[in-house]
Amino acid sequence: MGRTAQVKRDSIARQAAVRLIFSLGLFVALIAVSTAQIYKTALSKAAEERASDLAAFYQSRLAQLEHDWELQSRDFKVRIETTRILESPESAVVNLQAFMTVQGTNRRFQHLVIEDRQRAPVFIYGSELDLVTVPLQKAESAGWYRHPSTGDLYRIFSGPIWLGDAGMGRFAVFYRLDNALLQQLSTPGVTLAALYNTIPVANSTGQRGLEQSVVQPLVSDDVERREVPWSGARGDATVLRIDAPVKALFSRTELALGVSVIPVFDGFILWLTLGTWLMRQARRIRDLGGAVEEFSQQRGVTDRLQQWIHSAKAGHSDEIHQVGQAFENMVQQTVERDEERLQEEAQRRLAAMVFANSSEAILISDRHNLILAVNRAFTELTGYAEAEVLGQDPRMLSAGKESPAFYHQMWAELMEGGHWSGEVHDRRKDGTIYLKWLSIAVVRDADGAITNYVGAFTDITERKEAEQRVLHLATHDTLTGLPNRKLLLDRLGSAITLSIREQRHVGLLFLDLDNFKWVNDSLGHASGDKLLIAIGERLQGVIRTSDTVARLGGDEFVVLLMHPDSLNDVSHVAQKIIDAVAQPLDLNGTDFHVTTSMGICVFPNDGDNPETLLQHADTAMYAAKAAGRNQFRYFDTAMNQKVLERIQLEQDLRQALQRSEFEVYYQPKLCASTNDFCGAEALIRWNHPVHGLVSPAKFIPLAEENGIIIPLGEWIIRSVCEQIGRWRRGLVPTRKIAINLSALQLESDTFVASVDAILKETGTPTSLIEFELTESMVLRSPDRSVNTLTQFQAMGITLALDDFGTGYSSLSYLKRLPVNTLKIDRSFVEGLPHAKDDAQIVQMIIALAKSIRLEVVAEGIETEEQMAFLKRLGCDLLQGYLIAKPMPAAAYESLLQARTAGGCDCAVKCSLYPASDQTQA
Ligand SMILES: Nc1nc2c(ncn2[C@@H]2O[C@@H]3COP(=O)(O)O[C@H]4[C@@H](O)[C@H](n5cnc6c(=O)[nH]c(N)nc65)O[C@@H]4COP(=O)(O)O[C@H]3[C@H]2O)c(=O)[nH]1
Repeated sequence: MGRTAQVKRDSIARQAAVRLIFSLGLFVALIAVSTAQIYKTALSKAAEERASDLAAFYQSRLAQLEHDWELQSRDFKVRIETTRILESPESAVVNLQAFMTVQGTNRRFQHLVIEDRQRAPVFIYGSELDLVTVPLQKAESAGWYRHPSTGDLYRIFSGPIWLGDAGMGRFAVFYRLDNALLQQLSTPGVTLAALYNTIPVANSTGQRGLEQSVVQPLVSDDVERREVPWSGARGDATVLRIDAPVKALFSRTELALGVSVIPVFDGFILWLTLGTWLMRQARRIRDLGGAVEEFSQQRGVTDRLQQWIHSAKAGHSDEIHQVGQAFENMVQQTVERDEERLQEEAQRRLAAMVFANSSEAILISDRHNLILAVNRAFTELTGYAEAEVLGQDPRMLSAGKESPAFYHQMWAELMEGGHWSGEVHDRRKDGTIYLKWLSIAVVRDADGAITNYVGAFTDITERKEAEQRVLHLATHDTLTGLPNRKLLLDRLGSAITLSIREQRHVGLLFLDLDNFKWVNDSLGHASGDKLLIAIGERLQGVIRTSDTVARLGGDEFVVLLMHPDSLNDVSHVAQKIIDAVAQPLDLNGTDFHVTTSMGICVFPNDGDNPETLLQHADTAMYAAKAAGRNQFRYFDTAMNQKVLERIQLEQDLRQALQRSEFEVYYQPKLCASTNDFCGAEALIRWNHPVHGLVSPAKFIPLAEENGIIIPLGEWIIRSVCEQIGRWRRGLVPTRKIAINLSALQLESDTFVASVDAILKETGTPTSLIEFELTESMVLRSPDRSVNTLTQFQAMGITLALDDFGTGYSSLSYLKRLPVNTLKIDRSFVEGLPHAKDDAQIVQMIIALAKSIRLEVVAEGIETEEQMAFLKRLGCDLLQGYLIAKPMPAAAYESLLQARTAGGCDCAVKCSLYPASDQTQA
């Protein structure tokens, strides 16, 4: 940290700026040098061009001058010749002198020399010229003459001239090449100098002693010099030197501006391109540095860190981006490693805590399986202190209940799969044995060598017991402790498998108690439960230990007979069961008789799987019930058909009311004393659209089972009442009509009210209505039934007890019931008068009825003997096919009217029963 603080920051941006400025300076210098060089080159080129131009210009001017001079000299010669001045030698000089004077300024030459044929001077004009010394001939040939003393240089134009009589002479004209001439020739800014045999003789500056100054500029860079021969001829001794100052291409300001604008502009461009880019890169590097610093301080991913990394990575995928990415990866990996380390630490701490505080006993042993560590739960569970077990083999804990083969198998699995779990019996320090659930794991190092074994275990003794209890509950009936349906099906499945293997039979007996519901409803559930437990015990007493008695629920029991030798065997057991069930049972101090109906099926004859066999046994049980109860029936396939029929019938029954398929028949009752019809029993008939008339014995139980009996019962009462109304209105001598009730109706809370409503609606006198009910119906819920019946009695409706003698006919109940009539069951009448038992029972019933002043009706009278016998015993009313079969209302009405009219068309002529017979009886 200190080091970071001490290091003086020198930012990349500053460094970049310094370098940028330096390189810019260098660049400016280079630009300046190269610009100067270029400028110089351009300048010298321009100067060269200008000097060449000037040379050409002056050459042409010199040519022009030469031409002028030549023309003038020729013209002068011609004029001298034409004036013939020279023809007279005496006056020639004077005339020439005068001529020259006249010419004045017209002439441009300074000297004139005329020589005769011998080259002797004839005339010399011009003061400066030392004509005597003029080697004219030599000068004439050179074209130039330089005065030896004055140093003046002259251009000579010569030629022949006519001297008259003297013949042809020579004349020469001298033009002086002086400063003035050069001044005339020169153009502004240009300095001209004439050199004769490289010696300066004149210059355009016009200053004396300028010769040297004319020579001096030769070394100057500012002057461009050219020399052209005066006459244009090569080898001319006289040359014109032209010194022209080198003209600047640009002004200093232009040059300075030009030189400075470029670097400034370049610098600007450089800044825009390289500078900003550099700054950006510098910022990215700075952000990267910020990220590194932030991470080193925070040691975690913060928003600032992410911003910095993001900023450093922004832009091109360059090296900085790569470094940023690498740093980001490093951060991520570091954070992950940190997290992992933290997690590992937390896990280690947790593991240590778990180990110490686990409710499971944990034991860690080394590779030789010697105990290294145990936790608190271990010491608590085993009773051994840590010091007692350290260094010991865990086998010291064993109760020795498992076989060596068990441990062999355990170690084999452990070595192969790395772990093992299972139940083991151990012994505590105090010697008690417990069952534990043990899980062992093998710990190996990186090379796969075993380093440790970790064993964790809990005492499962209680849990095991609880499990067994739960299992027992799940498979047994709680009330009786017998196997339930689930266990029965399991055992049946096993029995089938075994039977297939051994080619033997399995018997299945399905039992349903015939009158359990009555016991349950009348004596209460406690008695019902007692009965079921007792039945269960009795069943178990009858079968072998290999057989099974199961309770399916309610009053349904099933007996599974393992491998009966024959059907006889099965029947034998079945009968034994029926007998055992039928034994009187003491319930609350009273002996009760219950019976059972039993369906039997046999594997493999009646089904090949548990469900089918159970269903078929159930079907057979229904058949036994239908056949009169207290018996057993073997299943046959036709029974299945009956079940289907029953289902169909039930469906039809539900629709029969809406379709008006029911009709009430009336079976007359004969008054034994008056021999007159004194009423009838209403009996329902079902005109089935397919099966025709269906017996109520077939569909009434069905209607009771599915509840249709409630609306159907109401319909019967309403139909009877309406019929009575019609008869009354038609003055038919209506008598009392007995209507059968069902137990469900009696139990209905709304039944009394609905009867009352029907009677009121139809205006039926209650005295014309009698309700027939059976003893068993009343006994289903005695209190409620008695209450209901009392209400009917109060309304004026009489009550008849049907099927009397078949049930538990007890006087105590009879006394409580508000009945008016006892109806002797047909089964007793059937054997009359010969069957002694029946005769005695009938006699007893009649006597009993008389004793408590009840009216007695005998039903099912089919023979005269029966009728006579009953009459003799004092039976009040007689009913049976002998008197009349149940008939439609219209038939009954005709019968009544015929009777009133004195005739009778009933089955037995009423005349056969004169009043005297009754008295006899
Ligand atoms: N073999 C023979 N039979 C005779 C003789 N005299 C009468 N019967 C028959 O005996 C049954 C008497 O009715 P139940 O005992 O109340 O027995 C009735 C009754 O328990 C029930 N039942 C009939 N109609 C009704 C009804 O409207 N409501 C209710 N709840 N049950 C009804 O159906 C049972 C059977 O009725 P049904 O088939 O009509 O059979 C009637 C009747 O036709 C005879 O001399 N010989």
